[in-house]
Amino acid sequence: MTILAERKLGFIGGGNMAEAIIKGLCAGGVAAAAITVAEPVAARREYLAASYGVRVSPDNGTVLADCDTVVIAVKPQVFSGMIAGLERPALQEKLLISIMAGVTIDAIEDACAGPVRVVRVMPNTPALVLAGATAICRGGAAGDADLACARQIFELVGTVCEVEEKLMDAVTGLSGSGPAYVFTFVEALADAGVKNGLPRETANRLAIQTVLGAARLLSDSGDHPAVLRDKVTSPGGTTIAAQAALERHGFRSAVLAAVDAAVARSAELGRK
Ligand SMILES: NC(=O)C1=CN([C@@H]2O[C@H](COP(=O)(O)OP(=O)(O)OC[C@H]3O[C@@H](n4cnc5c(N)ncnc54)[C@H](OP(=O)(O)O)[C@@H]3O)[C@@H](O)[C@H]2O)C=CC1
Ligand SMILES: O=C(O)[C@@H]1CCC=N1
Repeated sequence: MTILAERKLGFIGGGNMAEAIIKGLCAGGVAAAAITVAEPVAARREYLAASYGVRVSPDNGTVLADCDTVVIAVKPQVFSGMIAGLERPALQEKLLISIMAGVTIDAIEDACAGPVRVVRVMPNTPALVLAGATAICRGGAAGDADLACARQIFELVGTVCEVEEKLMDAVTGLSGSGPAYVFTFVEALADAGVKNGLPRETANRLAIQTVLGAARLLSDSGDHPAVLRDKVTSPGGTTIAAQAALERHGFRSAVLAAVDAAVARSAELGRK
């Protein structure tokens, strides 16, 4: 908390990912009064203020005026319009932390028309429950203290890895979008249970706990997934029959193709 205790944190855009970070920060001990969120939708502002006690404004300029550290949490598609409405000299004094998919540090520096301190970050929504997976990298004008500040924010809400910027699209395809793939898998697993006669609630509980438990086992043991899979797979048993079906139906190649598609889309968003 040392670096963050001295910071005034602002968010431009108060949507899903901003909320996940804000909730995690508040749970991690950051004072809500030190957080300001600029968000155009009145109902959303009211919700964020009532839920977390943060300060809210319809005006992005308020965040620039009140905060030294600004998280850019708008969609990549609205970034250039949003930044065009802000004063350049004020922007250039701030630490800008971008969570936007695809948008490069060069593009942010160009939009700010000068050397700005940028840390680019790719978080994910499990930050809501302090179990986020985040990758960070810094721009040329950002110093060690800037990187440390961003790292501290995202370590409060989960795990942080530093990567080279050229790997940010890959991170986006894996962990940024990854929770959605897992939710689809859990939904399908529970559906399969229902298909085989389980009540919906029981199927949901078993599916969720299976994913949670398997992830915890992987994380705690440090074992390769194949080693743990072998321990589930009895010769001539049920699991190998299921594994064979997964292979026949292209499960592994479907996952590879899904991540490739997300990586390609992230790169495309960066070119726009
Ligand atoms: N959701 C996720 O899992 C992740 C998202 N990200 C990145 O986070 C960013 C936000 O995504 P997400 O939270 O999902 O999107 P949301 O649409 O939920 O949030 C964006 C918010 O910004 C508001 N907004 C739109 N225009 C402006 C503006 N000019 N100034 C200020 N606020 C504005 C939107 O309002 P309105 O609804 O009216 O448009 C909305 O409330 C994206 O860049 C995304 O790539 C990164 C990692 C994971
Ligand atoms: O779907 C998206 O574009 C964002 C970026 C990563 C997760 N959600």
